[in-house]
Amino acid sequence: MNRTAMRASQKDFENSINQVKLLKKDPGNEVKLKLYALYKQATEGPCNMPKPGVFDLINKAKWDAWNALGSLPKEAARQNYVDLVSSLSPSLESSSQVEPGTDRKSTGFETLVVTSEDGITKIMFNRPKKKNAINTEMYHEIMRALKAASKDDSIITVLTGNGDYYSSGNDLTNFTDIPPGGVEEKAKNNAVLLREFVGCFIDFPKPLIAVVNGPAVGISVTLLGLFDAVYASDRATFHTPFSHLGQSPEGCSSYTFPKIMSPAKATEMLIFGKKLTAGEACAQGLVTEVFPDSTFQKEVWTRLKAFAKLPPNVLRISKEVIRKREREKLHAVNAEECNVLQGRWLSDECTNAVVNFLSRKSKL
Ligand SMILES: CCCCC/C=C/C(=O)SCCNC(=O)CCNC(=O)[C@H](O)C(C)(C)COP(=O)(O)OP(=O)(O)OC[C@H]1O[C@@H](n2cnc3c(N)ncnc32)[C@H](O)[C@@H]1OP(=O)(O)O
Repeated sequence: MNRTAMRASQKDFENSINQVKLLKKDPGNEVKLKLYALYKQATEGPCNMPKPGVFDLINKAKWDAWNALGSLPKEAARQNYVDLVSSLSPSLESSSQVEPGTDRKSTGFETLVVTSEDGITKIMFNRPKKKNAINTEMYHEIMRALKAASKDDSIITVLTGNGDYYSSGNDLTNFTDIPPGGVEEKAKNNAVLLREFVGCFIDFPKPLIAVVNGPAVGISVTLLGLFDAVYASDRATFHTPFSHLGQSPEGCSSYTFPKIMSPAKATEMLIFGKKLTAGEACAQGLVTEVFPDSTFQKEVWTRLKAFAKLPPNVLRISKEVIRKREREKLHAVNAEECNVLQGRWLSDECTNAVVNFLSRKSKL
């Protein structure tokens, strides 16, 4: 075939641009970067932007991808773009299908499944393919779900995870979409978000129970100190690798963990990143009870349904009696932890750890 005949027309190119907008299934960062680079090359020619700073992760990755195309002619870039989009067609076709157990919404939430039955509101993290990592949207949705649960007619509220993980903690890609104000603004926004998020757990008025179905990491562990009961499968592990990430403790754990488990045991977890088994976490008081994974769901939900039959007012009143002595202190601790973290997020230690994870040079 004659090469000119193979070249994509401007119309083909525009159609492909529109098709990309219809993609509902995320094609992944690598493909998105290729699409970005080919689009820029096809419309503007070789990379003409100043190189972004090393901490500006997203713009740096975009710049690298575009710059890597060198002097590729605009027509060739246009053709490559059209070819790449057409290779994504299976994900276009399947984009309208909701697969069970994936990151699709089922109850008005994109990242959670929230149900209310038998006096129990269940908030289930629902990004199993990402090990239920908590992205910015999920932080907001959890707060929305907690606020709704505090006012609905349920007696107790349960947090749990869909899939093999309870949660792998903060989604590390949260650090990559840098706003116009740069990394300082990003760190400030994250600190504001974190403070509000943890505040919702401090102030939650009904009994709050964690059903820890599998491994828990980072903020999904530290928050457990603010729950009223924590039931864990014997498959669960509890890991706070903050130092490995150049980060400091949050979720009020700098206050709750030493109280719950002794200062020395808290140090092993929060500073040295020791991962606990469910049995160890139970022995140290972080977990209320551990169940064999084979009977975990049945045993725990039977127990929770019995709790939900208790007189509702006294549950709230008793929780308030326990929490009110600590509330002011917890808010002060939360504010201080967020302040310290805001600084850590700007450190080389943290930036390098996040870059290493995102470029898959390291894992926990
Ligand atoms: C804004 C408020 C900030 C609050 C401060 C909070 C701090 C924290 O929570 S610190 C803890 C952060 N979490 C981590 O460092 C965990 C990082 N993840 C891992 O080390 C591993 O993914 C793993 C040990 C959790 C699981 O390993 P493995 O079983 O080998 O599975 P994969 O690594 O292949 O994971 C599947 C898929 O999920 C993505 N993913 C998992 N966890 C995270 C995460 N925390 N952030 C972003 N992405 C995560 C992982 O990248 C894989 O994605 P694909 O490659 O696209 O399949």
